[in-house]
Amino acid sequence: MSSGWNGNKKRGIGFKYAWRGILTVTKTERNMKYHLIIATIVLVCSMIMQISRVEWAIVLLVIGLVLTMEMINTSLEKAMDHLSPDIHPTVGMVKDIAAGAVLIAALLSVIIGLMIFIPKLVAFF
Ligand SMILES: Nc1ncnc2c1ncn2[C@@H]1O[C@H](COP(=O)(O)OP(=O)(O)OP(=O)(O)O)[C@@H](O)[C@H]1O
Repeated sequence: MSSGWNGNKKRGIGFKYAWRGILTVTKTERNMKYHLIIATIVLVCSMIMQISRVEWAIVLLVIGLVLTMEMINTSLEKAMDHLSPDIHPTVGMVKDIAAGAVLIAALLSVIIGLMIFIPKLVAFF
């Protein structure tokens, strides 16, 4: 039986739901908006400074990592709020760990960004 959401998924329409998830996080999460604004600035700088192919790969990987972490963090927050709306230490711990994962990815992206762009800025001035 291939009807309902499961049937649609089997026919390859799962992509539609994935896109809906991306749009939901972008519209509802302030942090995701900040990540996207910073990612856009980094992409524009990368084009202006004509970074190498390898540097492009690293920049895209790091941007993808941060956006992915933010989406997983949001997903966990929503799941925890739904499953356990009350205050609970375990819920707090799960949310803290997920937020920590985003922080690690964001700090890593700042370090890599500095490693790629500072030498180019120094050479420019
Ligand atoms: N139900 C809960 N029980 C215990 N602690 C909680 C609970 N909900 C939130 N917290 C604590 O508050 C922090 C912030 O949680 P919240 O759900 O408000 O995330 P947020 O600040 O909206 O995160 P983001 O900015 O990524 O959306 C958590 O990391 C956790 O320490």
